[in-house]
Amino acid sequence: MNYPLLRTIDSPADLRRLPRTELVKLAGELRAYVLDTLSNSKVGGHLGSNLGTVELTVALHYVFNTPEDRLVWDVGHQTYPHKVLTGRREQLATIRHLGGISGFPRRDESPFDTFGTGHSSTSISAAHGMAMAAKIKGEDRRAVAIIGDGSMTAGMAFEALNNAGVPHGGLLGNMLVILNDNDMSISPPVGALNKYLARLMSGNFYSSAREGAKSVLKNTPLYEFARRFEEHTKGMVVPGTIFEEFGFNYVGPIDGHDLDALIPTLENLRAKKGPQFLHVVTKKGQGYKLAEADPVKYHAAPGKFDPAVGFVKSATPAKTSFTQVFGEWLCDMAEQDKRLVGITPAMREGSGMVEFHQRFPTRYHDVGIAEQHAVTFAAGLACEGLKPVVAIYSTFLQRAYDQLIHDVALQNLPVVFALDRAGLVGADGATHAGNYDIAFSRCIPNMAVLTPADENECRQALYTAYQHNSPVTVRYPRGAGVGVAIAKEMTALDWGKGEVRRESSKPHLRSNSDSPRIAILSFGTLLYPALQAGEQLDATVVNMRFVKPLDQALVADLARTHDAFVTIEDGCVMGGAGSAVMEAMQAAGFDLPVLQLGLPDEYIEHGDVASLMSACGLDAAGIERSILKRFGARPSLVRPAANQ
Ligand SMILES: Cc1ncc(C[n+]2csc(CCOP(=O)(O)OP(=O)(O)O)c2C)c(N)n1
Ligand SMILES: CC(=O)[C@@H](O)[C@H](O)COP(=O)(O)O
Ligand SMILES: [Mg+2]
Repeated sequence: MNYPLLRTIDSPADLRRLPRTELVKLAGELRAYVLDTLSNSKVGGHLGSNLGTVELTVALHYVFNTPEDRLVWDVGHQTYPHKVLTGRREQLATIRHLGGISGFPRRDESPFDTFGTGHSSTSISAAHGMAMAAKIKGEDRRAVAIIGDGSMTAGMAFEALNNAGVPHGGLLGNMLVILNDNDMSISPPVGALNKYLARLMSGNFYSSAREGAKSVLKNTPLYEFARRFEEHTKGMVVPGTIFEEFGFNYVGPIDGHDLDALIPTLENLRAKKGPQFLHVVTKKGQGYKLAEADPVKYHAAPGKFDPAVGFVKSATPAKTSFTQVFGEWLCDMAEQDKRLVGITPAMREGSGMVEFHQRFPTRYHDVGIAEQHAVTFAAGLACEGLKPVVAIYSTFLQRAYDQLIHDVALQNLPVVFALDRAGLVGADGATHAGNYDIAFSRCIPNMAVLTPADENECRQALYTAYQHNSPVTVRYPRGAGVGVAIAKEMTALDWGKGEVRRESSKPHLRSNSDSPRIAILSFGTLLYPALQAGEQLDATVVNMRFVKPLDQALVADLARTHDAFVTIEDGCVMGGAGSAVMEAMQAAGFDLPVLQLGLPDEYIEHGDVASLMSACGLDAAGIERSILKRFGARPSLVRPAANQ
């Protein structure tokens, strides 16, 4: 297909020049183009949500004066059609690839990407800020937040509604919230809000409430008042929708695939002042039968596939992923211990909890996109003697930092945090990278931090954490490890103990050898490239396993017997595991040179993990290079000058 109409659209200005009658055709081409591009992509991307927002995107850019009017897309995983219509049509093929465009909106990518996203439920706050800024600056423009029903479940979305629906400082922003209700999150949606939205969609709730109220008022002076000021009274006299109670003018639900409904409704809403709310109903995967039938599977496409047959998500992939290790451990542990409760903030599939959900439905809790609640909910369960395991991506635990400290750690409650997607995650890029959890969790009193090196150690580390009577994080990366055999038996690791995996045959420099005797202290899965580098350099290599409690005795022992240390971790260097080693050495009075390897103090873009790790010098060759550069010759053992 050569997309004759789509090829003429290089910006929304081109779109607005089209007669309205052409828009349906354009939407058809846009949908086909997204599907065609993603099915030919090596990297894949978020498919279902993008197919579902085609008409909405066309209508928004048609009606609103973008980028002067601000569109803020929640999560941003549904912005592929938006990217195509805003000058990035040809670049769509590079989406999520190394050096290509991002899978999420980025302010530095386009003026049409008004707000960077990736994590959910931020759009109403940001759009409210933009609308308020326009008021303060006296500018006449609109801000629009487009948020999905899944993302709407987060507390933050309601904090924003609560703030945006009433004037403050005498000012009320001109903003529109569009609830894109496809009755799906990544997994099927959960919670009371979902049930409420279903009732709104059934159409009976609002109309019967309104009719009921009218008949009650019929012969009273209030009836005429109510009739003439119906909009006002539906919030005041009859029970309005929850969104009206927040101060928004609620319109909908309308069909989000019907341009003849969308365009006039958006035109009306654009003309209105103050907080507006439009409820649109869409279908995840719209227009692609396979995705419509299985929106969970088609949330994201894994790479190239034939649209005619779809893709297969292999039940038995070549290598066991860390996520699978966790999922199997969870089921095994749950079988042994009835107190175990598994919690996920809306990431059942990604966290490997599908089987646990099937086998232990009463002990499985998907709390929606509500990381803060997930953590404090776990704290409550732990108070009552249950054993909560919170399965959460490292990046999403950032949302619940205060809950981690204040609700869990301060009360020393035994909650296990299974931190998936630790370190770089690849195609999702900087928003989803789990680079900070070591640094932010090790500074919390009572917390323990475990960094298993491979699949088997991950299983054993989870078991160890589960036996511990205080909060613990066990972190592991996206995808598979080196492929070691996984023992069915669960054996607790020696608490706070590392293990020497390779011993250098070099003598001490202090005993006048030619090159320094180096100890590489590795935290997590980088142990394996570290072992390769250690082999080349004849260095000692240690699998530290625990960032906290750190094996101080082992560190002291190594410091006495080596000339230099190298620390390695797949987390940020700043404040990370290497810093923990430095602190321990300082406290114990050792003055050894230390090279800290890990992720630099910058955001790492999307790309395949192997290339990114190599660019960060964290593959075997890079580790070797860095060590040689720093310690290859005797003089480099001297500390570099402060300004070097
Ligand atoms: C804070 C946060 N938690 C979890 C996620 C993972 N996540 C991305 S999209 C998504 C589902 C969002 O559902 P919805 O907003 O309804 O959009 P849809 O996928 O249905 O289009 C989830 C859970 C995230 N991006 N951010
Ligand atoms: C948009 C979003 O946050 C998720 O869909 C995320 O991309 C999932 O990542 P994984 O593929 O690592 O589960
Ligand atoms: Mg949804």
